[in-house]
Amino acid sequence: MLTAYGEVDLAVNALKMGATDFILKPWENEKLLATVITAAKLHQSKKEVGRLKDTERMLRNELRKEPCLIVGHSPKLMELLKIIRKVAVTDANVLLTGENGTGKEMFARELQRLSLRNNELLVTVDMGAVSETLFESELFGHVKGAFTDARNERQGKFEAAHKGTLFLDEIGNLSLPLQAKLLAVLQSRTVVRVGSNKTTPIDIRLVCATNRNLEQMVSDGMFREDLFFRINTIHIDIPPLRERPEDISCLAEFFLEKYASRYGKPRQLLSKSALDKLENYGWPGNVRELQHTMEKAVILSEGKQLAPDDFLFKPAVSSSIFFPDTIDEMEKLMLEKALERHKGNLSAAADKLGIARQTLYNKMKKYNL
Ligand SMILES: Nc1ncnc2c1ncn2[C@@H]1O[C@H](COP(=O)(O)OP(=O)(O)OP(=O)(O)O)[C@@H](O)[C@H]1O
Repeated sequence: MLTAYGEVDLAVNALKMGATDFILKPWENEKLLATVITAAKLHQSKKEVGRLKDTERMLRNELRKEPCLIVGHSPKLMELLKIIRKVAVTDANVLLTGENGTGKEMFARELQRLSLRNNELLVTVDMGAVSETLFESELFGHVKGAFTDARNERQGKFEAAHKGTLFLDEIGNLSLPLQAKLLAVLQSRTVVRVGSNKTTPIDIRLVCATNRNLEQMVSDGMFREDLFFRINTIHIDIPPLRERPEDISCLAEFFLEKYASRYGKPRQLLSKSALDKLENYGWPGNVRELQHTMEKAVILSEGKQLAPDDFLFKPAVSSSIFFPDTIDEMEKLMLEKALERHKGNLSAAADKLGIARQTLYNKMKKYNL
């Protein structure tokens, strides 16, 4: 603050508003120069402190997450891990697809762990949770005063991931205007903080994930084709748990062990009939649902051995929200459920329904299943 009025109120106000010094006219050149240099240095170090604070916050978040251990031995999982190992050491952009709870985030972490960037951060952004208005400031950062709440300069996730990996989760939830903004940054490999005109180069490895069918979204005009090609150098599709039932028993044992030790309970055994029940269930929520099921069983059950009754599955969402009005609707629902349970095996489904295989087949035609 440079002024001819040396009033205390004015000085206090100026300092409150962020002035580093208060200089009265007439000034001495040498002193003025020293003050300006000090102010510039102070500004630089404040910026650096801000950047370090952001990085520290992200590191803390990372540390809070448990290290991931990929459990399973199914041929499909083994194949997946082989591809992950090959791809991880390259800088290729990776798109991970799969239903909810299949392990997309876990595989993104594995890609980072096995990459040449593993000394740097993996920065995760849940695209579904970022609002339209905050998108740019979250991803690209902002300068002080760029908008009402921007009290301090802040780096965005792109800059935080510099030299490391940026994981964009739920990429299919991004609106078309935001897709354009993201594409521009990926093409130029530079970001501009909101309110600034300075471009900052960024060096990131990009991993994206979605449970949606992006190809279909491209055909429907809901996802930009150019963005799809850019994020999709390598596409890894993680199969749902019901398509790799060989993983269920080891995952179940793994979670039993984990939660027994977390809740200080004796390690229980899994009876053969209980395991059968787990292996024959469709797991619409995939590994996450299995994990929660085992956690609940560890907390609630008392015996040394877990029995089928220790596992109560939630009814499928479709049957809880859709209540059939007619006998036909009810029949169709039962057929769908039986086919889902038996993974499309007609003989097994017909057997369970108590009808002949041919009858089931005729009914499937009738209901267009
Ligand atoms: N093979 C596995 N071994 C051990 N834990 C697993 C495995 N697969 C998934 N998990 C665990 O299941 C939970 C869900 O996995 P994750 O969050 O990676 O799934 P996701 O596909 O990203 O889910 P969403 O699409 O809902 O975000 C996590 O706690 C994860 O650690």
